Amino acid sequence: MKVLVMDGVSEQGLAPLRQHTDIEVVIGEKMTEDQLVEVIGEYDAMIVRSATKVTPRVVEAAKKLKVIGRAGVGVDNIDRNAATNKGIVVVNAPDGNTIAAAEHTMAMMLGLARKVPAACGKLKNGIWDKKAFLGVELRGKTLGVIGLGRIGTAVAKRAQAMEMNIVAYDPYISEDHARKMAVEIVTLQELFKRADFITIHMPKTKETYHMINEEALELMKDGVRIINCARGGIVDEEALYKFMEAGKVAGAALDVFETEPCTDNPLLKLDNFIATPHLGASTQEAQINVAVDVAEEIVAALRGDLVKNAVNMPSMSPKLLAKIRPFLDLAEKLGTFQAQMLDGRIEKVEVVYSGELAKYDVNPVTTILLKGLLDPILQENVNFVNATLVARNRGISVVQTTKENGEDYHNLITVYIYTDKGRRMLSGTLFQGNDPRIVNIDGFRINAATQGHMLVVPHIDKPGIVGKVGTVVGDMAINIAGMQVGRIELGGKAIMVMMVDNTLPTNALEQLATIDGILEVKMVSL
Ligand SMILES: NC(=O)C1=CN([C@@H]2O[C@H](COP(=O)(O)OP(=O)(O)OC[C@H]3O[C@@H](n4cnc5c(N)ncnc54)[C@H](O)[C@@H]3O)[C@@H](O)[C@H]2O)C=CC1
Ligand SMILES: O=C(O)C(=O)COP(=O)(O)O
Repeated sequence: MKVLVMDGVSEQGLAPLRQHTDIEVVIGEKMTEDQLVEVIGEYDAMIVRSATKVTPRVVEAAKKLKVIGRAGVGVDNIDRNAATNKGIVVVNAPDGNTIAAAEHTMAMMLGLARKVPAACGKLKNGIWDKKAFLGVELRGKTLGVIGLGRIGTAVAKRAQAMEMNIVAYDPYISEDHARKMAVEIVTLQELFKRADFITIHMPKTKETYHMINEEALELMKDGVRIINCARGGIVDEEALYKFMEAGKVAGAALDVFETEPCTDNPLLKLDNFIATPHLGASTQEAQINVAVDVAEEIVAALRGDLVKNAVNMPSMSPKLLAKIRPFLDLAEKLGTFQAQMLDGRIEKVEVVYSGELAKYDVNPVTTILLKGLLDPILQENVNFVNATLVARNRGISVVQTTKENGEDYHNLITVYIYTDKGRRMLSGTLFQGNDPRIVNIDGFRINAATQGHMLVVPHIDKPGIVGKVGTVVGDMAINIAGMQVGRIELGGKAIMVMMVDNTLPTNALEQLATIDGILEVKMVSL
């Protein structure tokens, strides 16, 4: 397998990849989109930082690519939709550069407060100018943190050590987190009005694009100082320039720009403006951390194992994974079983989790069930990454419910598939936590292992049917390994599940369907 490593990812951090003799690591030079399109077809995985743009054209040209790794946090340079559509996992390394980015933010803040870069520049030009560089102290000032995630939190903690008061705006974090941090959560408008320093730590999204625009700058305190070490485009650079020129903004420090590399921006001419070339994550420590993290994820993805930090499929902490792992295999089998039982176009999939399992986040279990269901039916490759999207794109509604009351089982997964021709139901459980079993088909209780070939025959409960089916199977020289019959009432509908050593040919299935009393004949292979 070949892994393309771009953007100067730390060599030291690639050790987890280099340990594997079946993985060839190719260090790529800077490439244009066309060049990347030309070579990407031969790679199974690629690793990037922020410079390489993984565009829809690049994804389209990727023939074998299974995983794209981002040695860092922001994945805005990777077209996630294109990757998801193609079933390519996108993983990042969200923890390794938090401190680096937070410390860079502190450097920017202190640099702005004491005008360090301008003073240094002047002195290097031979001018000892003490008067021009009167600064301000951080102590007692209010810092407005926009985005109180990993980096925002680390910045808040460091700023508290400088005796600053912290207010924060982040609509997605819990009050509890803010309370524990002794951070006051405020509205965005209030933050703009109260903060002496404003620092941004959120992703660039449709919602955050140009969040710092003329209207926002208007609301801010005179003499405000602004820092952006998150993403270019969150600050409207033209508006910032205008408000800095007018003297309303006393200073600004940007590590990230709307267009990068950025070398001819008018902001760069302003003395009270500090710029760094996207250096937030550029420490020796952070670069090793993120490279190791992403390399481990790439190995897991190439081996077909579950990854921890996928940004385009349900995420799973190691703790959750340990709890639900045994159910993933069962759920996939239930989906595959149903795929072979269905008639008609799928309209709705309903999955009911009951018992112990209902206490956990079961989204990944539903996703894998959808994979099992849709992959055999559809032409396209359906995997854990794109299964939910494929269902949505096909207008299949997916409903997931949990019931802590476990019926007769400690754990039970029941899947109902609604098609334009009717409804099918299937339940499975894990006996003793590790023995996967199918325990109900369309309301009939049975007990079947989730492997091998099964002839599933709904029929009317009357003498002779089992014998006739056995004869047809025997005539085909196919061995019967076992059999179960489930019925609800004597003489009513029943179901026969016959375990066979080989699949029956179509003509044998057709012959079985003509037997009086047989309602349907389905061959299921797991
Ligand atoms: N300059 C650099 O080299 C680096 C930049 N970054 C960037 O820093 C940013 C933050 O990274 P982390 O703290 O690790 O991410 P994170 O995911 O831990 O935190 C982001 C926070 O932003 C919040 N958020 C999302 N939308 C928001 C909105 N509309 N308004 C307010 N808050 C919102 C989220 O709730 C979350 O708490 C990312 O954009 C990342 O790409 C990260 C590392 C280095
Ligand atoms: O991790 C992030 O989001 C970063 O912005 C770091 O970017 P880089 O890997 O230094 O190009």
